[in-house]
Amino acid sequence: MNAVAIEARGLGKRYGRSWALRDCSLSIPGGHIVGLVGPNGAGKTTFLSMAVGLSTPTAGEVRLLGAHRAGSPDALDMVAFVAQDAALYRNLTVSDMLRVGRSLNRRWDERTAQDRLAELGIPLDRRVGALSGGQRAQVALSLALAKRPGLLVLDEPLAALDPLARHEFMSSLMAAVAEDGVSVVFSSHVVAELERVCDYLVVLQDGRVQVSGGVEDLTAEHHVLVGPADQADEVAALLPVVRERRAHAQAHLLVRCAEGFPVPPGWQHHPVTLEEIVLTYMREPAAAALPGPKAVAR
Ligand SMILES: Nc1ncnc2c1ncn2[C@@H]1O[C@H](COP(=O)(O)OP(=O)(O)OP(=O)(O)O)[C@@H](O)[C@H]1O
Repeated sequence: MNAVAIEARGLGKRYGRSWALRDCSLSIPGGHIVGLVGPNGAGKTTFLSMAVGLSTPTAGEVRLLGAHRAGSPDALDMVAFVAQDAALYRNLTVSDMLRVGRSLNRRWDERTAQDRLAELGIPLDRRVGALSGGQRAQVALSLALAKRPGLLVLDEPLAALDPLARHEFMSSLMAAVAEDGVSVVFSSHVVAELERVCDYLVVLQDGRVQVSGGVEDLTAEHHVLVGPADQADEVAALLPVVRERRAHAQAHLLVRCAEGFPVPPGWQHHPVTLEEIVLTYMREPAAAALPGPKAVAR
């Protein structure tokens, strides 16, 4: 599945006078596990709701898996959505939920869903309301995968889960992706989890796309430079600085530039983790992806 998973052009959503998402243009390649991050209110749910056809754009458009307009019958057939609170009917049993899924979907892989649930030890005759949060999330994931989607969208699937359930949920998501080759986009505040799971990252900030790119590229392009604070301005004039911190006589600069750039004499160079990149951009709303305007924190 290598078609573009989600393509947004000038996408915007306005509620009353304020824009929840604005001028959002991005192209997310297929075959990836994409992490969508950003502070509270950044527009993640708004973006995902439009992508899965649950709400309509005020401006622009969003297409899925090559060409299908979000919300069109073809797009709805190809996309599966796991909402923030794993919206399931709590009074129905797991097996009732499977029956609902079967009757609502043209493509439905009951066998795989049942096998998955059996492997996880989730009884089919148990009421959804009597399951733990982690089990409910697994049921929601099994139902979503039974659709055999080309694109699986999850809005904060980890929010209510303890660290162990989180780990198990993400492991089973990765296993399913490896088996089916489905493209996945999921929003999360659990930044530490992203590095293990995602190979593509989108950061939204204040209703706009701040960063979008492959994790390998992003980690190769960002670097920390540590050196004398009195030379920091000189270095910052030469290299695109995303964030600058000064402590006593030392400066820490997070810069974005291609690998192999000349490290200034007297400065140390360190690689950065994805978590550091995400947190840095989230702390610097004004920092654009390329090349970043400088922001100083002392
Ligand atoms: N139905 C609505 N009516 C009015 N404003 C809304 C509505 N839905 C979202 N908003 C506003 O749009 C902005 C983006 O909200 P959204 O829920 O998309 O953010 P988010 O990134 O998913 O946040 P969180 O991380 O808290 O879930 C926020 O300012 C929010 O208050």
